[in-house]
Amino acid sequence: MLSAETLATIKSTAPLLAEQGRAITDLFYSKLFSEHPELQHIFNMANQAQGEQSRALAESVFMYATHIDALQKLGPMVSRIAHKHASLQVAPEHYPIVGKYLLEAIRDHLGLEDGHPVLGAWSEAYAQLADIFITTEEGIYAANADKPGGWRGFRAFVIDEIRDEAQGIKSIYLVPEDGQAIADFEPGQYLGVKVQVPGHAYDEIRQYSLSDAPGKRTYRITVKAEGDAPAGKVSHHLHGAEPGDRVWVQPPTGDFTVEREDRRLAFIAGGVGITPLLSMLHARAERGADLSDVVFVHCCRDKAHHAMADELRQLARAHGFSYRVAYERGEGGDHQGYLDRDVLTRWLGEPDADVYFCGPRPFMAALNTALGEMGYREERLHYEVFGPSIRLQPH
Ligand SMILES: NC(=O)C1=CN([C@@H]2O[C@H](COP(=O)(O)OP(=O)(O)OC[C@H]3O[C@@H](n4cnc5c(N)ncnc54)[C@H](O)[C@@H]3O)[C@@H](O)[C@H]2O)C=CC1
Repeated sequence: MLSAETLATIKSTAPLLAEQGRAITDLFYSKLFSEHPELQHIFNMANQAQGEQSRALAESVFMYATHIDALQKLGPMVSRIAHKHASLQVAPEHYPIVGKYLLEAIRDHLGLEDGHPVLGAWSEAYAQLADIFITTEEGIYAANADKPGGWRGFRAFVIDEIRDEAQGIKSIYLVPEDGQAIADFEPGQYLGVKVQVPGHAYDEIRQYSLSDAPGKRTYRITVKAEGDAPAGKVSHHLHGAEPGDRVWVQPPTGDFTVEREDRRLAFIAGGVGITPLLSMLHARAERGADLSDVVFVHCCRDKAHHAMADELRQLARAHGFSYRVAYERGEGGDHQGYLDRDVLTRWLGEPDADVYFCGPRPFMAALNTALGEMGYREERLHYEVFGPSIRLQPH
């Protein structure tokens, strides 16, 4: 338990963190990586280069300071980050290292003397936060190890099959090298996939959502070759891989899953953000759930980028749900251009569905705003931001 004095000190620094958190976390990362370059494999260096990791960390630290006297409010944030950490095999021994450089960054950025009460309070508060994460992450590791077919740490898998899904998008089917069973997962979860990219000193890990239902012999991930290196280092590597090639895989993690089975569901995907939503849909279809009131929307650049079209058409025919496609440009689709309130109202009907959406950030931000204006309450909107966890602006 933190003392009343420590709580007050931490809360009093929250406004400062909101204002200067980015500068502090930038300093933190530069200190951390110069002393511990081996930790780079835990961080996606492309996100690092774009400053997203710093922004996400600053936001998390600010949230922690704000809610330090009501920790239950941090539950969703802790869960989201702990699942991401588990996909990267973050371990208890990483926390003291991170804590050391975070405190040094606070000290140096704010120009505080060693022994300043603000540093003492943050040292205690960080230890408390680290305990919360270590306990939550151990819970995820243990649950994954205990499942039938489960495991702990990175397990060797080989690529069983690769299928082209659209321009620049491939599905990759993975089987464990040991030939044993694989763990089930919650649709919407992702795998941490580690590869050794030739010419790079450290292994790279990325998260890829599982795109099929659980209960299969293989895990299917669907990967878009993202931009150029470094952003797309791993995805390009996977696109160049061949059946038989080995990758290392963490058990499925992630908390973007369907929360309520008793509500009408709408899924809205942007580009390759279709993957977790397709898994949710497949799982329901295979379970024999009634999908007749489900709406599945896929927004794509154009016909050439329209992934898994046949798979979805077949599913829609077999299960009678509504499958709508919006092309940003070019011929075809049920709508041309971005989604707007008119087309969303036409396709989704009354704002009483639980909406699950996933795609590029500007797409999710625009959708979050539009759905809010249409009367959807915040608890009806479920989304996953890939990369460092960042909250969309609440409406
Ligand atoms: N589980 C997850 O959270 C996953 C997340 N993703 C994310 O999804 C992203 C998808 O990327 P791409 O396939 O490259 O998408 P993209 O760049 O091809 O865009 C897909 C569609 O989103 C819509 N869109 C884009 N910008 C918009 C805006 N400003 N307003 C409204 N609509 C807009 C357009 O219809 C566009 O065709 C990835 O970058 C990744 O971050 C991908 C896979 C899984």
